[in-house]
Amino acid sequence: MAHEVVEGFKFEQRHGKERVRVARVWKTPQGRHFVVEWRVGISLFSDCVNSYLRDDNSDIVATDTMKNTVYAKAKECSDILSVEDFAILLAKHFVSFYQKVTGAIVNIVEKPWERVTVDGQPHQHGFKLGSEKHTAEAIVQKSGSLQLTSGIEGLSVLKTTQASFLHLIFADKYTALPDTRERILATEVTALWRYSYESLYTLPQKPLYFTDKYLEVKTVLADTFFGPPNTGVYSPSVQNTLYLMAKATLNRFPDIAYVHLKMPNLHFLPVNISNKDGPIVKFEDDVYLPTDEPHGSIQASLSRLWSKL
Ligand SMILES: O=c1[nH]c(=O)c2[nH]c(=O)[nH]c2[nH]1
Repeated sequence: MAHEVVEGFKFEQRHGKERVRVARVWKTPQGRHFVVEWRVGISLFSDCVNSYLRDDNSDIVATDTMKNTVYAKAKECSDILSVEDFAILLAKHFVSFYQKVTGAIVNIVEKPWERVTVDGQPHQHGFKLGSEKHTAEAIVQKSGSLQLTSGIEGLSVLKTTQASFLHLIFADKYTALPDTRERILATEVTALWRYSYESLYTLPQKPLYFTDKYLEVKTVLADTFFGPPNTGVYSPSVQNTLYLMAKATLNRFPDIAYVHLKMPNLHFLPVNISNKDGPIVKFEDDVYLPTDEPHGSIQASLSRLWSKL
């Protein structure tokens, strides 16, 4: 964030509106409906230092106006568009419409409404809430430069075998964990990936390009986590699985320059219960105590060495 000198101090500021909720419906003449629900956050960089220093708000874009703009622009979108394209469209509006606005950050979380199937047929206008969420963030400067990041929040995945955690060579007097040859591997993936498009003028023009990409990235992440349907894939650690998922994403998508994965290790503890007469429950890779507190915390990012990032 750029700073300026104000009354002998270094000063940085931005202002915006958070959690603006909007839903948009599109209806085809054939009666097929499409719906999105977005939670929008906006942050503007602008020359409005006067409002901080004195009784002068003449340079301010009111945050109420930003909120209204979300609805006005949603109304103007006559065709369904990706959450990325809406974030870009909004950010672009703020930097071009307001002379004093030098940069805009727009982030959006999309609620996963999915079309339902009734009697084996996709419903024309019925939707149910899915689980993981699609996120997007567009950072746009007045010059037209762009930083576009997409993500997944809350992708919960679990496998019941082909996971171990061995060879803890750092075993010290505080280490109690034995080598685990068989375990449940469960996590809730948060993924972020940055596209290599760095200007508003070099973006792919194909409608729903970024929606398709989101679905493909999700598939690559999940397929790498699970492996082939019958045999699966061996995981020696969350770390290794995370790395393979990140690498598969960069290898598969040339226009993704950076990927960050956060994968908490949601432990499933073996259950062994005994009383004075002996075992009540003896763990045989079958009965577990699922926990999420405490959980392992593993995150990493991967980017191309030769990218401009
Ligand atoms: O996949 C794992 N990574 C770790 O770093 C770790 N630490 C631990 O106790 N169990 C596990 N499992």
